[in-house]
Amino acid sequence: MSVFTPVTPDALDEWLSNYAIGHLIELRGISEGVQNSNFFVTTSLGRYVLTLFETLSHAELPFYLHLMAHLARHGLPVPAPIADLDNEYLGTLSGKPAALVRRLSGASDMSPNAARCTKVGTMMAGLHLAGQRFGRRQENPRGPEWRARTAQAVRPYLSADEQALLDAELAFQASIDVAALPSGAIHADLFRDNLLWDGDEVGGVIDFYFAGNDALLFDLAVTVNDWCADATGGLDPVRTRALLTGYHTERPLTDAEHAAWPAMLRAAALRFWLSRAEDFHLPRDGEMVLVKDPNEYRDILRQRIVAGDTLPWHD
Ligand SMILES: Nc1ncnc2c1ncn2[C@@H]1O[C@H](COP(=O)(O)OP(=O)(O)O)[C@@H](O)[C@H]1O
Ligand SMILES: N[C@@H](CCOP(=O)(O)O)C(=O)O
Repeated sequence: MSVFTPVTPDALDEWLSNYAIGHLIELRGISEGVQNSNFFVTTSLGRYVLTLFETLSHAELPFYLHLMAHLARHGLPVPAPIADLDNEYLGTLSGKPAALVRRLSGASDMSPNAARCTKVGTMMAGLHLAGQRFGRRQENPRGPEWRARTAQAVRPYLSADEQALLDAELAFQASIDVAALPSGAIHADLFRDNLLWDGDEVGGVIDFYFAGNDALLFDLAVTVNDWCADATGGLDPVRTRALLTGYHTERPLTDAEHAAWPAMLRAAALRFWLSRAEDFHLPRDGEMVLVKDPNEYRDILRQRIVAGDTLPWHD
């Protein structure tokens, strides 16, 4: 159960007195999620999600909360943060930075079909178009500096084969001119479990807490690696084309992006291999309960290297 910091109904009800959303009816911990403590909150006015941030500080959070508010204002299915009576999105509860967002309808689909992949591509293009007009900026917190630091930290725990793969991939990624690609605010973690389906419509995209500025194609690669992988980690060509075509129809991909596609898929695989390896080998006390399998992304990286330029692209 991923509730790391408890909240009592009395403390929450008191906290809600500085909001305009009524009084507390129900408080329920959410078991999914690996980063924060999340709760479903029902008040006399509506349904919300309360997040207590376990690692991000007060200073770091405004970027994410304002990005969500910006995207919601642009009509995207993103949980709008709720401002308190002092007009602040961020407060403190149980000693942790805390925020309320709207609860969105729907459930994740871990076996999406091609039609759903097209919708995800369409929606991601909308996130990128609106995100490029977002006034604040921060570097991708899981960008090149983090990658180098984390690679160094996990390297001693890897086998000789894995170390060779890691070293070669870091050198390859350092040779890629990412700055030449269109960039903007990206979600950076749009896995299947971070999108809720309401019928066949996108009910919402959640979990913006890895967002930052980076190549838009990197975001697309993170998403394709998760949404379009087959059982062996290879890319299913039908779902991959569907997702990319949904995206390309709304934000046409450039020749430079086409050329960088295999490298971005590799960069995205490396990013999740490293974060999972760090969570697995270097767990922080009491922080991570659900640790995902690092080898899945090591093998996806290997697959993308072997596939090279034969990787599917949009129609
Ligand atoms: N705005 C929301 N609307 C509906 N459900 C949500 C919302 N935010 C989070 N959830 C639910 O909470 C779960 C955990 O949220 P997530 O953001 O993935 O947590 P974490 O940041 O800890 O990884 C999700 O799988 C989803 O079921
Ligand atoms: N999507 C990441 C883990 C991040 O977890 P989330 O629950 O915050 O999305 C992975 O699969 O490694």
